[in-house]
Amino acid sequence: MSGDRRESPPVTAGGNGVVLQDKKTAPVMVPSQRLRLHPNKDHMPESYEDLQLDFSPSVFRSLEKYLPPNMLSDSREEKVKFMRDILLKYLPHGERTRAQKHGEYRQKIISHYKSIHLLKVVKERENAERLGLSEDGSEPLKRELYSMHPVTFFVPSFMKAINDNTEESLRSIISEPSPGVLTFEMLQPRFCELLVAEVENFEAWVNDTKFRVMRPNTMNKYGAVLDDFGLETMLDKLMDGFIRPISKVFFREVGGATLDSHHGFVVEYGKDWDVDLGFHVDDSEVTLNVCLGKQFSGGELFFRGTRCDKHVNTGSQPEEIFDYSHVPGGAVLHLGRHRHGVRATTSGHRINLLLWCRSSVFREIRKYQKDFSSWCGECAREKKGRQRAFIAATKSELLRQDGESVA
Ligand SMILES: O=C(O)CCC(=O)C(=O)O
Ligand SMILES: [Fe+2]
Repeated sequence: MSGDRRESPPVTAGGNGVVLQDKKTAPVMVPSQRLRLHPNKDHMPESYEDLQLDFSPSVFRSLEKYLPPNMLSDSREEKVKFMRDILLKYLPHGERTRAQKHGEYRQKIISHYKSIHLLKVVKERENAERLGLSEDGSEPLKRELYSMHPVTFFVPSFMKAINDNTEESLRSIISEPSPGVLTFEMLQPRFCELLVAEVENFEAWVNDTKFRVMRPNTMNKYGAVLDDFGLETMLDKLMDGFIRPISKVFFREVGGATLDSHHGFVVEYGKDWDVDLGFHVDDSEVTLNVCLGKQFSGGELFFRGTRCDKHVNTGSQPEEIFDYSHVPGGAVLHLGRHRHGVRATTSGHRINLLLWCRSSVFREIRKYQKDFSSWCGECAREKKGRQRAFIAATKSELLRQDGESVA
């Protein structure tokens, strides 16, 4: 799905993020009570990752256990058809058409880009052989980008913390230089290089074929949506296996344990790309932002506190003001509602991987629950203010009663 941000003011309908006004003042489904589906508990879901579908493979994986028992042994294609028909029925008409169109758009890119890309791989292999070079070039590894290979992707400290899977192990690699901004070392330099090379390859294909691609957001003129050219499955695994366990510990209040979909893309800044990025909030519960390189100066990420919709444009408290300079391979994890922006990249080329992680459960609950005091800085302050006022009023009432009883 597209990751457009809503512009504010005015708020553009249908977009997915919010651009905040200026730097100083700027700013699921709930189980039905009547119809309860019982999962087929012992059923092992199939993998849907190799299929090009208009819903994420993880949606099919998690729905499969609710299929009528007599369908569990049907072919994967039959199951997909059944689940897809139901999913499409429950999407409003406009969204259904949009989902279908986006599916077709993705399919077109993937089939064309893949064949050209693979041709290039074969050609380079042949060249390598002809020149007597070893096959240990980057191409085979580049294909490795399309499935999850933790040991080649992540630095050992990150791997160990995730494998140990305790709050203590996670805390041992994570710093929190400002409340709610988590930083840690994450990606191997080689993985960063390969992903950058793959994005460059994709951009060259876009340029050669003049294919009209959607950019990650309305705020970016450059950058590529990784989900649109085949990396969705790998990024799903990144979210499931690595970002959700961290979010479960650090961002429980926004459904960190139930992240179930994502928008994955790269952004590029420099003389020939975007220069900076305005102050905004993301359309995500939790955002992962990893610097892939290359060399650059400027481009600091600035944060200005977390806000709910109602308070998105209120001022910042001094303790909420925080600037961060990215280093290649280094990750920042924050709430999507943590207001932020990016300063101008003054020289070089800055490329970052972004994964906006969402929780359909949290989004559904948010419709009914209006108290954001646990995560909105302003709500928390108001609540504190109200508590203080209540305590003061109680005290004065007690004093008054005391006075009356004495009198
Ligand atoms: O480039 C960055 O570091 C941040 C980009 C960002 O905030 C976004 O794309 O939502
Ligand atoms: Fe952002």
